[in-house]
Amino acid sequence: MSKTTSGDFTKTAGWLDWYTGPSQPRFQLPAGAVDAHCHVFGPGAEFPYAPERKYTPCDASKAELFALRDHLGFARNVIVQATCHGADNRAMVDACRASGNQARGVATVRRSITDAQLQELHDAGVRGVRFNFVKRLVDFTPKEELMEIAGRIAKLGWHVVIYFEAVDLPELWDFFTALPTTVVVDHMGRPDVSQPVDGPEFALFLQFMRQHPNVWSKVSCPERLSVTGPKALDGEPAAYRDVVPFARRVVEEFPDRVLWGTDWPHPNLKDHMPDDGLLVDFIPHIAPTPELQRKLLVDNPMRLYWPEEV
Ligand SMILES: O=C(O)/C=C(\CC(=O)C(=O)O)C(=O)O
Repeated sequence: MSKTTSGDFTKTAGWLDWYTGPSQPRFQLPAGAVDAHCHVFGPGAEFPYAPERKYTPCDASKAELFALRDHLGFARNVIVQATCHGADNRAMVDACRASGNQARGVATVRRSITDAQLQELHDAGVRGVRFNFVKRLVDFTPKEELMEIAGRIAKLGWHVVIYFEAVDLPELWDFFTALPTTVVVDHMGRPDVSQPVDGPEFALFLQFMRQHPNVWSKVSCPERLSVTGPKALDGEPAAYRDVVPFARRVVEEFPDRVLWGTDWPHPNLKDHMPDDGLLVDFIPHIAPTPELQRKLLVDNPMRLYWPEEV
């Protein structure tokens, strides 16, 4: 049955709802594993979607996120503000507060935010801001405004999460490398995985990480990057094989600067909705040893989001 969008909202035409009844992963996550990239959507009746949004999703509540966390075997979540909520962080903050210290947040803020409001976000569990450069998702924000925000949040010990497409890295390079914080790249900067892993586009991304030790990467979203699959559906134990060489390269070269997340509820997928249990089974293909798995899923996210517990 199709999922609903509550309140005065209608889902974007063709919207794919998140997968109901995900399988039990075959891969057993290490104790204390963190799903370091996921979202909540609304519910729209309680937390309205932003007027400037580029899509209207089905609702995906904090209770549904926490149920998925428990089902898959994660201990914690990092909830990233989705663009459908603009700079209204209430749904994400509400989820962080309700998690009992088991969730941290990454917010979207404008330069008009006050220091008191930033402190309030911090108290709720926010530890970063997201700068989104994917043109289909957001309108342009001047870089000088973003740099001002980065300077302010640096004082709180937060980091900047950046989301961009691989073809835009050359143009954004100077801005990214001038950021004064830890910088976390979403989904490996969205490589075109039909190009060779040793080709010039991905080489530039690896160079970006190599030259800048403050840059981390999420090795997430194979379901978004894959061209030839196979899809994480129908019990497939080795999904998205075309993404594996890219993610594995990053994990093996930068084991202390990688994060992984489900990206539930998978906004804007057009082709299929993955079974999140099978998505977890992708992890040992990109992090083949227990040590790499522990760094990716526990040590690294804990250092970034719960340093006081490390
Ligand atoms: O969930 C993601 O990371 C990717 C997204 C959505 C997004 O970033 C957002 O709405 O904020 C995408 O590629 O459409």
